[in-house]
Amino acid sequence: MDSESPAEGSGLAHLDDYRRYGRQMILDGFGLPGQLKLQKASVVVVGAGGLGCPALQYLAAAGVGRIGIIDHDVVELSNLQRQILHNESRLGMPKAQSAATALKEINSRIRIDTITEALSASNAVPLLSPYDIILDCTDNAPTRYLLSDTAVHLGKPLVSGAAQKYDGQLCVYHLGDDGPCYRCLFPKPPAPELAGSCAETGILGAVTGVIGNLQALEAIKIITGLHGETPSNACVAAYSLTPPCFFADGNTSLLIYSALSFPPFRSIRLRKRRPTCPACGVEGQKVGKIKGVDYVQFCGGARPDWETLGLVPGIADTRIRASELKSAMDAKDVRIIDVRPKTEYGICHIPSSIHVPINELVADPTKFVVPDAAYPAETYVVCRLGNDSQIAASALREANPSFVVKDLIGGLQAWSRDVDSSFPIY
Ligand SMILES: Nc1ncnc2c1ncn2[C@@H]1O[C@H](COP(=O)(O)OP(=O)(O)OP(=O)(O)O)[C@@H](O)[C@H]1O
Ligand SMILES: [Zn+2]
Repeated sequence: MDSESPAEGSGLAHLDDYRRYGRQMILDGFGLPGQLKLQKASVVVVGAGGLGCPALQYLAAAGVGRIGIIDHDVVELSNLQRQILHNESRLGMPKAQSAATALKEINSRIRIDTITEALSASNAVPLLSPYDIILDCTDNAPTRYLLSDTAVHLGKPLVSGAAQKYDGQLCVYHLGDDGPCYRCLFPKPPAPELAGSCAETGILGAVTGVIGNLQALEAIKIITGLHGETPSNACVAAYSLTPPCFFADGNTSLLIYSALSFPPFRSIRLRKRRPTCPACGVEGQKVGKIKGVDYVQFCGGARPDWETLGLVPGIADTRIRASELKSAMDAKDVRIIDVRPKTEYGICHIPSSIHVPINELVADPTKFVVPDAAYPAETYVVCRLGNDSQIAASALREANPSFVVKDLIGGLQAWSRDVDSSFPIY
C-alpha cells in the first residue's frame, strides 16, 4: 500500500489512512486531531496472552503509532482458546513474535517492537520508558506490583486488566495528579494460594476478550483525551460509551465484570492517591521506600513459575536458574545432589545426579562437604519445586562456609520447562 501524505506534518502520514480510520475520525470529539494523537502515541503491552491479544489487536487496528509487546513465553496449544492473535501454525513461537506477525497483517503502517524477555526489576525501567502508556496484561502478583511501581517511577498511566474464571477487573492507575496506584488499592498482595494462574483456576476465553478490549479502549481514551468527556444519558444506558474507569468528576473507579451476574458490570469509586502509599504517596516520595524490593518474596514467594521469571532484583549468588545450570553442566564437571524422596527420584532424575534424600542430608550435612578429590568443585542441589533444595543447600553451607553450593530455582519443574521438555513434570 503506497500513498503520499496530502499535507505533510499537519495530516495523517498516508492518504489511505483517511479511508482506513474514517469511521472513527467522524466521531464527535475524535476527528483528525484524535487520529493524529494516536499516530504519535506509543503503548507497551506487557503479556501477549488472554488480555494482551485483544488489547493489541484493537490498538494496532486503531492506528497507535508505536506498540511494544513484552512476553517471554511461547505459544502453546492451551493458549489458543483465548489468545486470539496466535494460531496453530505458530505453536512454539515466542508469543511476542507471534502477536507482532498477526498485528502486521492488520496494520503494516505502525511500528511494532518485539521483546521476548520477561519484564523484571532489572530491565523494567529501560524497557518501559520509551512508551507513553503501559498496559498490564500479565497474570501474576509480582509483575503487577513491579509494573505499578515502575509506572509511578516513570510518571506514566497504567491500564491494568485481570481475568479469572467468568470474572474480570479493569482499572487505570496513576493517571493525572491524584490517580491512585496499584499499591494504594492493594497494599498487601493476595496470599499466593489465592493467586492461581488460568491453568489452575480456568478461564472463559471471551471474558479475557471483554477486559482486553476495554484496556485498549481506555488507552485510546487517554491518548485522545476522551476520558474526561461526560457521557450523555443515552450513552450511559448503553454502557458502550460510558468511561468505565472514570466518573465525570475525574475520580478513578474499579470496573468489575462478572459474566454470570446481572448486571454484569459494576463500578466501585476509588479514593484518590494514598498519602502514605510507599510508592506514589507523599511519604513514599515516588517509590523511594520500596527501592530494591524483592517482588517475589513480597508476594509470598514459593511459586516456582514466579521465581523463574527473574523478578528478583538480581538473584543471590547462592541460587541458580535452570538454563544457567545447564550451561555449567555443559562447560565443566559439576556435582548435582537430588534431595527428593526415593520414589520420586525413581520416577525421573537428571542422569548425572546423585541421590541423597533431604532428611538424610540435613541429619548430617558434614558428610557431604568433606573435600574429596572425587567431587567436582561445584555442587548444585535440586528437588521437585525448589523449596527443599534451598533448605539442603543452606545446611551444606552451614556445615562448611567455604563450600560452593547453589540450589536450583524452581526445581526440576523449571528444568523441564526451560531446559529439557522431555523431562517429566509430575
Ligand atoms: N514478568 C513478565 N514479563 C513478560 N510477560 C509476562 C510476565 N508475567 C506474565 N507474563 C505473560 O503474561 C501472559 C499472561 O497471559 P495468560 O494468563 O492468558 O497466559 P498463560 O500464562 O499462557 O496461561 P496459562 O496460565 O493457561 O498457562 C503470559 O503470556 C505470560 O507469559
Ligand atoms: Zn500508591
